[in-house]
Amino acid sequence: MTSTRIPVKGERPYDVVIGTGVLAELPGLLSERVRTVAVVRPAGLPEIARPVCEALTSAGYAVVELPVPDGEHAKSVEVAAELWSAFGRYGVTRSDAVVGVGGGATTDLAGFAAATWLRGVEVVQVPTTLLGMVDAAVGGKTGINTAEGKNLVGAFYPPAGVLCDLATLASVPRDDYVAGLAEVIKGGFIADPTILLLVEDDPEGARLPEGRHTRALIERKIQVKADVVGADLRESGVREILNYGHTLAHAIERVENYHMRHGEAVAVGMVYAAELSRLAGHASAALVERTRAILDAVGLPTAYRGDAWPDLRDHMRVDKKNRGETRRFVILDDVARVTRLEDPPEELLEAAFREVAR
Ligand SMILES: NC(=O)c1ccc[n+]([C@@H]2O[C@H](COP(=O)([O-])OP(=O)(O)OC[C@H]3O[C@@H](n4cnc5c(N)ncnc54)[C@H](O)[C@@H]3O)[C@@H](O)[C@H]2O)c1
Ligand SMILES: O=C(O)C(=O)C[C@@H](O)[C@H](O)[C@H](O)COP(=O)(O)O
Ligand SMILES: [Zn+2]
Repeated sequence: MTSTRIPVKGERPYDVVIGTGVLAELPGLLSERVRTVAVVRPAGLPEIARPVCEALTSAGYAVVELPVPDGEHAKSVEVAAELWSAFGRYGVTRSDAVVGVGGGATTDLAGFAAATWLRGVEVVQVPTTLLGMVDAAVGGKTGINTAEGKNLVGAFYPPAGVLCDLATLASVPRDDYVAGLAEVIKGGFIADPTILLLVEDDPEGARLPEGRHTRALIERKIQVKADVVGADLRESGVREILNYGHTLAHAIERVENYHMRHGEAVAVGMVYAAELSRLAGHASAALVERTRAILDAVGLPTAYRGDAWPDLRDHMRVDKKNRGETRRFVILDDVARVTRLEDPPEELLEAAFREVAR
């Protein structure tokens, strides 16, 4: 199958290229002036970066490979500082570029380091997980965690391009792949009901990179993200819909010390958001049941430890959607009808949690 290009509009437009064996298209995503490319990749996965480095070297770039800790361990100020030092040592200038290769954690870090080095050098993202392709690498949200919570330091910094080589998905561990499905399913609930129909039609296939509907699911979710971030890069309005399920999800990740996958936390967070939507009088019980059923069908979690509520409640207070004393939640009226809930009473927040507690 040939490659697909999904344009992302905005003040700095770019393309997301999707296909199998499309690495030859990488140099075309870099600006002509680029000479040195710093490739940021997980330390334990040299094999996923090798073809990327080879493609760049044969196209004439000077390539430096910068291994960083695996997964969420990469998203710290210490690791960002190591990258800044390496960029300095290897002479990464404003006419050079960073390429992030790996899952969403790696591309979030690479994007943040690129956004802050010399106040911004070009970055191209090469996501190698499902979640990275359909969500993290697209849209320009970059960031790291702090002791207080998830992604609390970062920048809105669009990449110059995103290259999704579907061949890389073959080696992604099954649980990491399935975690990425949570963000695909989120796209269905907030904007594209066909995504839900495709997953419901073949939930077993949805769990596989070679599934019948996999390519369609990936392209449709990327289209959802492209449409939203193209209209509102800095999350001053519509972009908030992409945060559906994330208020509780980020609190769970923090409570778990980031030992739970982001996508798994988002799955629980979406059940919570659906229950909140229902209890606030916005969504039907059928929508909540559909949420549970589709997540169950692909093997994602739909419940969380009941005794964690006091900690979760405290962590939700630092959510980025809050404005001063006003707490804000993204909820649904129905599929593809998203709204906001402002300052719900504490009892409502707890009652919704009781519905997901085990
Ligand atoms: N910036 C955004 O808009 C945005 C959106 C969604 C999620 N995120 C962030 O993305 C992160 C989650 O991303 P993720 O689910 O990709 O997790 P991850 O980056 O931790 O990757 C999951 C695991 O897969 C490994 N891996 C990556 N590619 C592989 C491959 N091709 N073969 C084998 N193993 C591979 C990784 O090293 C890691 O161990 C979270 O930090 C989340 O906050 C950001
Ligand atoms: O792109 C967005 O906007 C999102 O909210 C997408 C989320 O899936 C993603 O996890 C994002 O990193 C969360 O952003 P945050 O601002 O809540 O940290
Ligand atoms: Zn997310």
